[in-house]
Amino acid sequence: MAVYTDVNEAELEAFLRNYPVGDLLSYKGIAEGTENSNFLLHTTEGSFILTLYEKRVDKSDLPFFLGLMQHLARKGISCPLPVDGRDGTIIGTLAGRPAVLITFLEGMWLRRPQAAHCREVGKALAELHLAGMDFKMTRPNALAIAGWRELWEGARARADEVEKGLAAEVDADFVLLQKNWPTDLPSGIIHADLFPDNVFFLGNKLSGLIDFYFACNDMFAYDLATCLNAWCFEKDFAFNLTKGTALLAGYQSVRPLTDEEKAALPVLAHGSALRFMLTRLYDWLTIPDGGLVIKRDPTEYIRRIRFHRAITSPREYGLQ
Ligand SMILES: Nc1ncnc2c1ncn2[C@@H]1O[C@H](COP(=O)(O)OP(=O)(O)O)[C@@H](O)[C@H]1O
Ligand SMILES: N[C@@H](CCOP(=O)(O)O)C(=O)O
Repeated sequence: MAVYTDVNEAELEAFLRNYPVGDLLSYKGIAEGTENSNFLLHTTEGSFILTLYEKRVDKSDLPFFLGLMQHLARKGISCPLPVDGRDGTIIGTLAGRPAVLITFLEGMWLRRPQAAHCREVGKALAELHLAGMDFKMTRPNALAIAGWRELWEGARARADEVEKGLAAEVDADFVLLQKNWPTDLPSGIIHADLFPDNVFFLGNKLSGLIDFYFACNDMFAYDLATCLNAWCFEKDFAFNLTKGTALLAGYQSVRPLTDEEKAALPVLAHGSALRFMLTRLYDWLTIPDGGLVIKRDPTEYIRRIRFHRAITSPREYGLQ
């Protein structure tokens, strides 16, 4: 459930007076999502999403996230567009939180994506990478190796509660990844969390990308590796080669990978799986049960890490 902050009608109407969105007809909290409180609004001018930013989003990062959405939308990427306030600002305050209105995207996220959808996602990711190239603002990836270490320090002592032997496994991963992590691959703006719940489809056609709140500057191929993890494993943790082939082909139909990027794919996929395992593990161990935050299962990503450790060639992901 992702409505951490309640909003009453009177304060919402007062907030909306600053935006050219007409009169409020109805609003309701959206149960999905993890980080922020989201509401669906219907007004006399259409539908909008109201986001109240909660503790885990640093307010000083908001101009980057919102500026990026504006930039990408201008470049033809289908993503939400922040609505400008009449006073010239985008970010307002509602119920004591920074709050923003963004345009509503039609579509639904896919619970069971198929290879054809993976191809579409690969294409959309590459288009995003190209469109972000002339975005002027930058944001370092807070969840690069140094950030993983911090999470690990907070979770290591209790890691074996989740799976016996996990602490030793992850310690070994850090040594390996630190040694082999690439530093000079093509980089730019990445989405950094392009999971199925952040990609909308209308029928089989991709209709838009949402949730840019992990976006940052990092290696393009790292973003692609994150998608391999999020889109191409089955529920039984088997890697689906057909989906991997489709995702990579979709990406390369827009932005061909360099030889160096291809060679780095296994280490990037391994590192990305570790990153998501660590955020999940940290939440799993530190957030009390029964609270509002959805705790995602870290073991799903332990399985992926083990798969990547055993890879001997990037062709095993479906690279042609
Ligand atoms: N622009 C949008 N158009 C339509 N629905 C949206 C939009 N933005 C968010 N949503 C809805 O809100 C949910 C949570 O949004 P998301 O940005 O993923 O939240 P969080 O950052 O808290 O994870 C999405 O799954 C979707 O249902
Ligand atoms: N995709 C991450 C969690 C982030 O959640 P989101 O709702 O903000 O996309 C994971 O699966 O661990």
